[in-house]
Amino acid sequence: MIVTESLSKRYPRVTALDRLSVDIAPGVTGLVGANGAGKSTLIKILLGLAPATEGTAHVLGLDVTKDGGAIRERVGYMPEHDCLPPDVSATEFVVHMARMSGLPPTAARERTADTLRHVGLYEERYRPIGGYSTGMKQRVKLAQALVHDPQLVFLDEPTNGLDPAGRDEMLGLIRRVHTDFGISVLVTSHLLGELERTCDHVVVIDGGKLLRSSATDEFTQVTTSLAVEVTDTDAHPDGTAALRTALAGAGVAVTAGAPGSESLASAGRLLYVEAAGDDTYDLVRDTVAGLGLGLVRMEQRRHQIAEVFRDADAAQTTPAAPATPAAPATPGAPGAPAAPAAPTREGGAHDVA
Ligand SMILES: Nc1ncnc2c1ncn2[C@@H]1O[C@H](COP(=O)(O)OP(=O)(O)OP(=O)(O)O)[C@@H](O)[C@H]1O
Repeated sequence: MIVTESLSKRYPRVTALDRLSVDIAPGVTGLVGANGAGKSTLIKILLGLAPATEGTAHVLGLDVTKDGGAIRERVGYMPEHDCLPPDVSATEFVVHMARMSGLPPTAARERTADTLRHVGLYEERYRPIGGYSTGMKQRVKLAQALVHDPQLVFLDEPTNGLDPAGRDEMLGLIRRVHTDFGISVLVTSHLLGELERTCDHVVVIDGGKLLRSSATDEFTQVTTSLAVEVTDTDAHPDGTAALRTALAGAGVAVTAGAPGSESLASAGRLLYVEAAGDDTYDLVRDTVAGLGLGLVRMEQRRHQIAEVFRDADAAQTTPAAPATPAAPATPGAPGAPAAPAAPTREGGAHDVA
């Protein structure tokens, strides 16, 4: 669907894209990177709205340098910035955008009603947009990107400004754009966790360079470490600490830390144990039993996308870099928690959802 080869974009003072080569298949693809990583620049080049400095890019087989108009007919675009007119209703605005895309008046009205219903705007669609919440405005922006029934949509930071519930709803909508209508999606975000749940494939860029492009489940492969949670007892009021000491005494590599995907209720209570083989399971079980603790869970842990950043950051860390959070950031340490990564570029701290 999207192929770039050695694509670069240089502004006088900054290189926004640096020899980026990606090949993106149909489905839902996340483009993730910190603020300033080059995500919006890539989208503008792919739409034929900004020229690349060098390299090539094709969208749906069309060349971005020659076929910008044809690409924009087939591709929907939800921009990052607030671009909605405040004094017209969602219906008027989306009908207008449908007409601009070439739909005849009746089809434009019908498609608008369907699309606004699909994104969850009902009676309020007749009210002026200026009075809408951020979540409603994001839905209008999504609707105008879909109204002309594109093959592919580019969604630039669609969850920006939304609270956690609004973010979940928007992510669900994005997933359904593909499952219900067969429209492929390229969605950008600086929130790593949300792409993990929504996308089939994730492309990670930093400083305009490709860090990694993989299927989401390759990012989240099972690791060789076990997440272990135990209860406290009168004899061991801090069961986690007691188990940690006992396992360390038995020569097992143990790491504690704030969990990533695990529930907040478990925060601080998990131990990550490096599993050398089946013997490690037996050793953990026997140690827990020997201490008289209850075993709440023992499960294989999965990688999180955040670790791609953490490992890359650890490799690049310089003495001048701002301090990382308290969690250890040893490259490849299987038990290390998915803590927020250190900023990799000036002002560009990564968020972890
Ligand atoms: N028109 C421009 N002129 C000069 N520099 C620009 C221009 N547009 C973007 N840049 C710079 O290029 C880099 C990449 O910007 P871009 O907007 O593509 O990043 P991004 O990943 O989309 O981040 P954000 O989500 O913050 O917009 C940034 O350093 C930005 O300041």
